[in-house]
Amino acid sequence: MSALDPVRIGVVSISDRASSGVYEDKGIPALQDWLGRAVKNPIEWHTRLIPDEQDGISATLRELVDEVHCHLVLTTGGTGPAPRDVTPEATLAVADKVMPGFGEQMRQISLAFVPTAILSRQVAVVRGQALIINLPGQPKSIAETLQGLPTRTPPVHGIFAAVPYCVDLIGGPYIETDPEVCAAFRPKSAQRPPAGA
Ligand SMILES: Nc1ncnc2c1ncn2[C@@H]1O[C@H](COP(=O)(O)OP(=O)(O)OP(=O)(O)O)[C@@H](O)[C@H]1O
Ligand SMILES: Nc1nc2c(c(=O)[nH]1)N[C@H]1C(S)=C(S)[C@@H](COP(=O)(O)O)O[C@H]1N2
Repeated sequence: MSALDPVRIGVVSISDRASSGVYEDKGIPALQDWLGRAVKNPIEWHTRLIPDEQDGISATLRELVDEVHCHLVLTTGGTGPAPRDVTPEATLAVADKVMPGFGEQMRQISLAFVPTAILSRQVAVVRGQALIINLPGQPKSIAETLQGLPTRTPPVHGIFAAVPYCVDLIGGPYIETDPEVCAAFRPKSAQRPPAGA
């Protein structure tokens, strides 16, 4: 049995076309693939595939945090400037605290991949004891923004490195990561010996 705390993760794919069956959703599998490789804790998944409707997105986020008690919720899609892109508004509507550094850093990272990085209005917020993070809709953008390009000179740090300590600070489980995928950063005073050591 793992000595690591279980972590409840909500993954929400927001796409009119994927949710209505026009194309197959690749957002949820891409999120589960990357997080499953990065996070060493046992994960309890809660997945949702929904259209770009602001009230429905906010309701899904509230449900995942307030009723399911997710520690972390990642969304993909609906962050751009198009009329139906409303994920940031829906996320800000459920915020207790806005965490601007995540959006700023993700746009910066994404510039290493696409010149259109600045078109994403993605945000991150804290609601209760959960961290909610928006990612763009392109499935490849999930690994790009979470992982960055750590082996490049100079390295481009992905945002997930800061997620475990943020979850500590809001009262969630102690998340350990696989450093081969993403090395979590915590101040020395907040570090625990690795589970099983
Ligand atoms: N959930 C998804 N599954 C698979 N591919 C996706 C998904 N979301 C976006 N994409 C791909 O990324 C491209 C850019 O995303 P775009 O911003 O147009 O979609 P969206 O606003 O997230 O979804 P939609 O327009 O269906 O509501 C899409 O044309 C599609 O190829
Ligand atoms: N890392 C990364 N960021 C990215 C992209 C990408 O392919 N990779 N696509 C950009 C594009 S083209 C758009 S329009 C915006 C918003 O995408 P969304 O509306 O699908 O969320 O994200 C941007 N950020």
